[in-house]
Amino acid sequence: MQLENIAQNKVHDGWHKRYRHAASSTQCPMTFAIYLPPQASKDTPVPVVYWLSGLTCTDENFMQKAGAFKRAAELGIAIVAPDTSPRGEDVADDKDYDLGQGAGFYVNATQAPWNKHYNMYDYVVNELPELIETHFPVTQQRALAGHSMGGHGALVIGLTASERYSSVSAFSPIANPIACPWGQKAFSAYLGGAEEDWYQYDAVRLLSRASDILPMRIDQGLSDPFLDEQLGIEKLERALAPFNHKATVHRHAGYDHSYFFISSFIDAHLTFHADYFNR
Ligand SMILES: N[C@@H](CCC(=O)N[C@@H](CSC=O)C(=O)NCC(=O)O)C(=O)O
Repeated sequence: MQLENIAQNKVHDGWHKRYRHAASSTQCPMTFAIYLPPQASKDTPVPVVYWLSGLTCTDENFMQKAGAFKRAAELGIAIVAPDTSPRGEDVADDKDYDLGQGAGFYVNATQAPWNKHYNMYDYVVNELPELIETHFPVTQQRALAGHSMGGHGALVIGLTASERYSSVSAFSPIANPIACPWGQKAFSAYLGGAEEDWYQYDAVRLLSRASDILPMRIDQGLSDPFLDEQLGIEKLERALAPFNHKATVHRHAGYDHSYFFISSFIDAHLTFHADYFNR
């Protein structure tokens, strides 16, 4: 598969690089960014944290705003940030920021017109890691992290494809999308009107049927304007209760939903994932 390098920047002795490639799961060109720490070489491949971004984001928001490179370089961890949806003139879209391009919700859509390109679950779980592991000096050790819609993606993928990852973390995740406006709007469009078809993409629902989970870390700002209506953090904490030896929820007074919050705690998330890579 052809990878087109579209940007590169040296940072903290490693490299941030952006690539475009033709993706079979989404049937369109996709863009992703990768940070390769200074340790990464053919002789010393490094593990990878996959970062899943939130609504309206591309591969660039996290890389430019999270301030993750210094700690990733110290720990010898690569970070891969995919786009949040398929994109292009031929790709279905919506006028609202919370549906269509920039709002893929990490599902495989079943409903027209979305089902032609919106297969972000397959892209993130299968196609992208295969590409990364073929073209870059990385191991098959993988972790998931994400924010808001991407926190939802990280939790759901960590619960449904757990054998592929060693740990999961999320900032301000949409934890119970079947019960909030963002999730209900997206799932009705992408998956249709039958609520049973949504359950496979709802972290709280998946946890209610789980017998074991990956190690998880969740961080939530208490001045987040989306906390009450969209995120469902209390329901998530209740659903995690049977697994409280494996999952921690950290609440932070004064922090909002933005990358200011993410940049304040990203080091702790990377350190958390490094701990499980090293076991
Ligand atoms: N109305 C806002 C909503 C967009 C927003 O807040 N996006 C967040 C993720 S929200 C859940 O997935 C985000 O990460 N934005 C990008 C950023 O760089 O901050 C709007 O349209 O701005």
